[in-house]
Amino acid sequence: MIGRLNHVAIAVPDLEASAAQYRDTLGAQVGPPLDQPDHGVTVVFIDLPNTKIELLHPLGDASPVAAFLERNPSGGIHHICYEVDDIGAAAARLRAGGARVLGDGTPRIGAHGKPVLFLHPKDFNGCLIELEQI
Ligand SMILES: CC[C@H](C(=O)O)C(=O)SCCNC(=O)CCNC(=O)[C@H](O)C(C)(C)COP(=O)(O)OP(=O)(O)OC[C@H]1O[C@@H](n2cnc3c(N)ncnc32)[C@H](O)[C@@H]1OP(=O)(O)O
Ligand SMILES: [Co+2]
Repeated sequence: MIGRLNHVAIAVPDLEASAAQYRDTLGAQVGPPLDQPDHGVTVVFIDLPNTKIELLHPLGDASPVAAFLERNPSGGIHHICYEVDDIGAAAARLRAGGARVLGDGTPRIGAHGKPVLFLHPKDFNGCLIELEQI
């Protein structure tokens, strides 16, 4: 069911500084900051040969990333995103297996313009999982 690793997301307290570190210190291909108000984040994508890094910073008052940064003030790995062919079928299979699909369970459009869902970290060894339909 899950396919390629689409991205690894890192929540950061200072988006500009982290983007500069990946660009200048790590020599990576760093994209522009993109506001994603529907998700309560500003994201910066970093293209790697085999996947992407998504830098995340809270946007607005109800950001799901704000609580994470309160717990982890210097930032940290926030989630990993796997690709799936059919996000509806994947969600149904996961629910049938007892996993919690977050939100109201309806896929939302993510940063790549594709439907995404999130799975509760406590059901997956403390790892927040995002599924993106490709
Ligand atoms: C533009 C979209 C973009 C894309 O790629 O397309 C994105 O990726 S948007 C990313 C931001 N959106 C989300 O993260 C949506 C899903 N997240 C949530 O619904 C919440 O953040 C949730 C439910 C995962 C956590 O909520 P909250 O921070 O309020 O914490 P809780 O008290 O409910 O936490 C319960 C328990 O889980 C631990 N926790 C929380 N967040 C994470 C995490 N990212 N990774 C691992 N563990 C996490 C938290 O510490 C609690 O553990 P406990 O042992 O009970 O203290
Ligand atoms: Co993501």
